[in-house]
Amino acid sequence: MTAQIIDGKALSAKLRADIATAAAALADRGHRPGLAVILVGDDPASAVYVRNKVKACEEAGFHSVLERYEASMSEAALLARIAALNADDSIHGILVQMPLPKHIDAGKVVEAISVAKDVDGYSVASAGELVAGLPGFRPCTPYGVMKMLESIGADLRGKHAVVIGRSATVGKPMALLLLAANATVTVCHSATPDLGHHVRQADIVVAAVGRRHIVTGDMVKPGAIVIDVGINRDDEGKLCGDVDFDTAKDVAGWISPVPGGVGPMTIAMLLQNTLESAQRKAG
Ligand SMILES: Nc1nc(=O)c2c([nH]1)NC[C@@H]1CN(c3ccc(C(=O)N[C@@H](CCC(=O)O)C(=O)O)cc3)C=[N+]21
Repeated sequence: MTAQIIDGKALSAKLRADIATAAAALADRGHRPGLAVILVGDDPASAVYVRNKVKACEEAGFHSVLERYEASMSEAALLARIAALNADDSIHGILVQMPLPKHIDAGKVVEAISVAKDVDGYSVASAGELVAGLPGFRPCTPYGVMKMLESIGADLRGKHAVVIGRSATVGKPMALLLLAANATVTVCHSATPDLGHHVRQADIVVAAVGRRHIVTGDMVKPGAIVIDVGINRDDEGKLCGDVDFDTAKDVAGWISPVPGGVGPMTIAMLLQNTLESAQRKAG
């Protein structure tokens, strides 16, 4: 058997086209959605991601602002920029690219962003809204994974989902979103003794560890849906996920590739959250 591919790149393009239509309607009413992206330091991978986000904004007809600062920027200066963007009526979403230089307290920076503009869904308030089942901004990566599952018509009720990884931005919110969709959820992590034991029972596997080949074909239940959130480099420097695609694709029913899977969906959901922020403000 060969799995069907969940094409995140194509799905992202489709969602972004719909977002562009909605953005144009808002712009006509004087509420063009606006996103501010702040990059501190010169990490080359971060620079690529940030450029992709700004490009996606432009394509969707959003107003976008990219602010780049030296790695030596003080925490106080960054907090002052956030305060200015919080007060800027043309800005509906603020994204501070992670990771930040070590001398800056990332938690403090995230909490400085107005909850109404926290389109990353990284703040404690946004996390609380997710736990409570209240409306609010969902973190873009797990939100994108849910859209991928929806796109293939996956019925999650009563299904066993295994999430590998427990980060605050992916693993934990992923588990909560799957729970909200009535899946039975298992969260595995670095202290889980026998990962394969859990993954073999999964109807849905979401791998979000950041280590190559953590999921191999022998761990996958035949027909399962395998979503790969990992971003790693192989020995030749090529982008690859957490799943050994070549062995898993022969067993899975559906599988998402890296690149071209979850990454582009993260960007689509960032635009979706920014659009929603602008819509809320427009009333
Ligand atoms: N405040 C904040 N919000 C984030 O959402 C955030 C962040 N910080 N820091 C870093 C991570 C990573 N991230 C990615 C988004 C898109 C791709 C993406 O589009 N990847 C393409 C490939 C891009 C390439 O060629 O390198 C793909 O998978 O097909 C990847 C990674 C967002 N992040």
